[in-house]
Amino acid sequence: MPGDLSGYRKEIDRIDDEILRLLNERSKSVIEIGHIKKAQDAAANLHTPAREAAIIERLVGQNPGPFPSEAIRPVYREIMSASLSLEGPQKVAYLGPRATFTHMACMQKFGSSAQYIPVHSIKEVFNEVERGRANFGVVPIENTTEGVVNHTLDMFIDSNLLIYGEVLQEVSHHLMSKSGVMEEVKKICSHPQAIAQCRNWIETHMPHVLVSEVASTARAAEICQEDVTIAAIASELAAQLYGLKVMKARIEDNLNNFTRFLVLSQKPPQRTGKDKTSLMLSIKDKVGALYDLLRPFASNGISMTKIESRPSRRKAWEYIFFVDVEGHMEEERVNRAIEEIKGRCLFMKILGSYPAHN
Ligand SMILES: C=C(O[C@@H]1C=C(C(=O)O)C=C[C@H]1O)C(=O)O
Repeated sequence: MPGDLSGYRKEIDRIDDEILRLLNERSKSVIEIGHIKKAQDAAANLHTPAREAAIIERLVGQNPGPFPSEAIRPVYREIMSASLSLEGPQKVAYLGPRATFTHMACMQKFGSSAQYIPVHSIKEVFNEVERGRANFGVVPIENTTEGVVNHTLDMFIDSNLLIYGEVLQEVSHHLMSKSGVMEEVKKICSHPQAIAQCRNWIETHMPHVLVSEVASTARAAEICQEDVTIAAIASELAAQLYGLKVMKARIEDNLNNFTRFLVLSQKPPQRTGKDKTSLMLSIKDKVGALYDLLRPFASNGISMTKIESRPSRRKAWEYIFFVDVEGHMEEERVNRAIEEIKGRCLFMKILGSYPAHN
C-alpha cells in the first residue's frame, strides 16, 4: 500500500540523516588522529592498513544482519578512504593504464578517494615512490597461471623501498559493450593476454566474430564507447569507468586466476600479529649452500611460504633468492633466524615485514 511505502521511506530518511551525522562525527576523529600522526612524524604514512583490517574484522564479527556481512568491507573501504582524503590526497602510483587489474587491486586497498597515478612501467612505480611523488606504489608480483613477475623482483635489487602490504586480486574477464546487446556484436577487442585467457569461451560462444588485439583491456573498453558493434573483454572496473554494460561475466577459461600485488612505501607498516617477512639474499655457489643457508628458518620453527631465484646480473651463475616467511622481523625467533642467515650469505636485504593478506 502506498501509505506503507511512504512511512518506511520517512524512516529511511531519518536513519540516513543519522548515518550522515555519524559519518561527519567519525571524520572529525579521523582528522584528529591525522594531526597526532603528523605531529609525531611530519612525513608519516596516514594510511594504517592494520587498523583498517581490525575495524572491518570487528564489525563483520558482530554483524547481527540482515545487512550482508560481505558488504561491510566495501562500504567501510569507501568510508575510510574518503575520511583519509580529508588529510590531503593519499597518492598511489600503479602500473597503468586505468581499469586494469592493478587498478582494481589499488581500489580494493585504498578506495576511490585516493589520488591514483597510473604510470607506464614497474620501474616508474618504484621511481614515483622513491622520489616522494607518491606515498605508495602498487606492482604485480605473481599470478596463479603466469608465475612470478621477474621485473618486480629485479627492481628490489637496487631499490631501498619497503613492502608495505600485499593485495590478492581475482583476474576475471567480462564481455561488455555500449548497448549490452549481444546480437549487435561484430568484433571483440582486447589485450592479447585477455584474449588468450578467454580463447575457449570465444570459440564456443562467438566463433564467427572477428577478434582484434589492442594495447590494453582499457583501450578496448574505450573503443567500445563509440561503436555498439564492438565488444571488449575487460575488467568489471573498465565497465564502470567507461559506462559499458556487461553482457557476460567471467568468461575466462580458468576460473581460478589470481594476481598478487605488492604495496611499496618508504616506511614500514605497523606490526599486526599476522605478518609476513620478505627477504632477498645471495650465496656463494656451492653444493648444499642453499640448504645450509635456509636451515635456521626450520630450526627456529618458521615456515617459508615462497622461494624464487633470479640471476644476480653481477656475476655469472651467482643467484639472488627471494624468500617469504611467516612472522615479523621484530619477533624474536624471526630475528634470530635472520641473524644466523646473515652470517652465512654474501649479502642479505630485508624487503619488509607487512600484514599477510586476509
Ligand atoms: C583514523 C586513522 O587513520 C586512518 C583512517 C582510518 C579510519 O577511517 O578508521 C583507519 C586507519 C587509517 O588508515 C587511524 O589510524 O586510526
